[in-house]
Amino acid sequence: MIQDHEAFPGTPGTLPFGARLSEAMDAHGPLCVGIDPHPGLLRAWGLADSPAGLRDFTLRTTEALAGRVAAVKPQSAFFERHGSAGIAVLEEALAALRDGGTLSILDVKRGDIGSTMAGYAQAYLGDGPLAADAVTLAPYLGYGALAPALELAESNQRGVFVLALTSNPEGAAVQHARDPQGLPVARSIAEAAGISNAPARAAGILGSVGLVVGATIGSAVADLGIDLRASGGALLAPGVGAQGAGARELERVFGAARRQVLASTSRAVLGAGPGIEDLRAAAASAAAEAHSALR
Ligand SMILES: O=C(O)c1cc(=O)[nH]c(=O)n1[C@@H]1O[C@H](COP(=O)(O)O)[C@@H](O)[C@H]1O
Repeated sequence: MIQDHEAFPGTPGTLPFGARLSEAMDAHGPLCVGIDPHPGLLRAWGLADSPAGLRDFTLRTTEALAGRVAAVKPQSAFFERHGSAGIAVLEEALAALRDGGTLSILDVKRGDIGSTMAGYAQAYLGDGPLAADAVTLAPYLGYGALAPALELAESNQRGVFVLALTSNPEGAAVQHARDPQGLPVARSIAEAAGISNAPARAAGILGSVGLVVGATIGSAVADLGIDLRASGGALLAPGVGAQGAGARELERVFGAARRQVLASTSRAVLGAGPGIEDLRAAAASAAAEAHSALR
């Protein structure tokens, strides 16, 4: 077991999220598997598109992956679409990952202001039933507006992944745009994360404020003059597998920052189910591919 999950938050002796993620990537390879129970995947697994089908899918996936990959990323949307019964399954999934000693990254892409942002932070980075090891955040109300989440994450040894260069083609219109100082938006986000992570960098550990940088973005990092290494945190790289990126794209996009990368894939592994051993084999092969591209 990589960490003591017994008591969220701030368990004495618990390492900061960045350090725990580093350990997990060293132990299992730099791969995060997403739990994205699309209606089509439920169908393909012979399950109903209902809370019961969702629960079966989710518990099978957590059983297959817990203790075997660096991190698991439940996609909140596919739980929320089933209403409160779906949220209950998400709570169960987060508890199963905690019990299995596997880091959870809850993909909710939240971003709001002031006390509302604080409310989201308490929901996901506090000690409630939706508490995860890390959460995805959208910085488009301003990086500074994320402060309540960054502060709570730091005091509770949790992490965040801030969207910087997303894997979808539409993201560029916002993320490549220039701010009033002439800096590309994605670059200013990466630099802000670098400031948040400065103490961890000085201590020689991975910072707990990660960035989301899609593996599908081609030459955007160089084109926008972004120094991903200097951001100091982990780089969650979705787009691997179903969205078309593989080892070559990971190497090309991340270059010298590749040791900070946590490659992320969902459908490419989940499509191997419903067999537990089939899911494990697909995750092991995706982890080996990510390892050979990034380590
Ligand atoms: O934050 C994310 O994880 C994310 C960011 C991004 O830029 N692109 C992206 O695809 N994602 C998520 O990563 C998952 C990708 O799933 P697959 O395309 O099936 O591997 C989905 O849950 C997306 O919401």
